[in-house]
Amino acid sequence: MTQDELKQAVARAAIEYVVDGEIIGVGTGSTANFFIDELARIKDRIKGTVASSEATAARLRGHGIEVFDLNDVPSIAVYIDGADEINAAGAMIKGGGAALTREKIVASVSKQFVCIADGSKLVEVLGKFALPVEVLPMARNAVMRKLAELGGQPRLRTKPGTDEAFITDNGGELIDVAGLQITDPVALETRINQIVGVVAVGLFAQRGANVCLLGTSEGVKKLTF
Ligand SMILES: O=C(CO)[C@H](O)[C@H](O)COP(=O)(O)O
Repeated sequence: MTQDELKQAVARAAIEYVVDGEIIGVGTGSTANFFIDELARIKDRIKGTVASSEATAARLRGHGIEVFDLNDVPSIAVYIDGADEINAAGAMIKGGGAALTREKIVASVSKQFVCIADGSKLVEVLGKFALPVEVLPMARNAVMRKLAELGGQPRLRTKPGTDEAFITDNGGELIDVAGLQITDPVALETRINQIVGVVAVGLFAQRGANVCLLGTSEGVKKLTF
């Protein structure tokens, strides 16, 4: 099976976690896009969605699925999203698709987090995938110096093919930190959150996944945490 077929399989399997009559939080990225396409088939069963990025909101609306502003929503039954890496405890690195801050906010108000990922995302130790950190632009270099002190190699994310900083949906910039061996994800998340100028770090450990649907050549495996 191709990686896309594995992503499609977990997206389909995630429909089981959609709660009828409720608002569903929807992630960002290629796996989340497959999920949105599956959700479109059963859109009449849900009240609506909250999106974790402008791209996700546009895809949901394109399917005729209602997208609510999070400020108008008291709670979210389930949040369904992909990951760049996930470990055996349900801690994740996210933000390869640049949406980590809104993803973290939507996940934080959701009762359940269902991670959907192809099997290559399951790792023993997080950190091979460079850890994304969203920063306020004026704090970029100050935050990069602090991140270097943690032992990683921080690098500003740029718009493809240019030297210009990539700008997120929130007007922030992204620093990708390579070379980290994240043996204590909760401690590192706490430490990076304390750096002034950081908007959010793409470590989802304090609020990790409750369930991971992992696409493998033997079928969809379910991990619960
Ligand atoms: O965190 C994310 C976006 O900010 C994505 O969930 C992550 O990058 C995985 O993406 P994909 O499903 O395309 O592999």
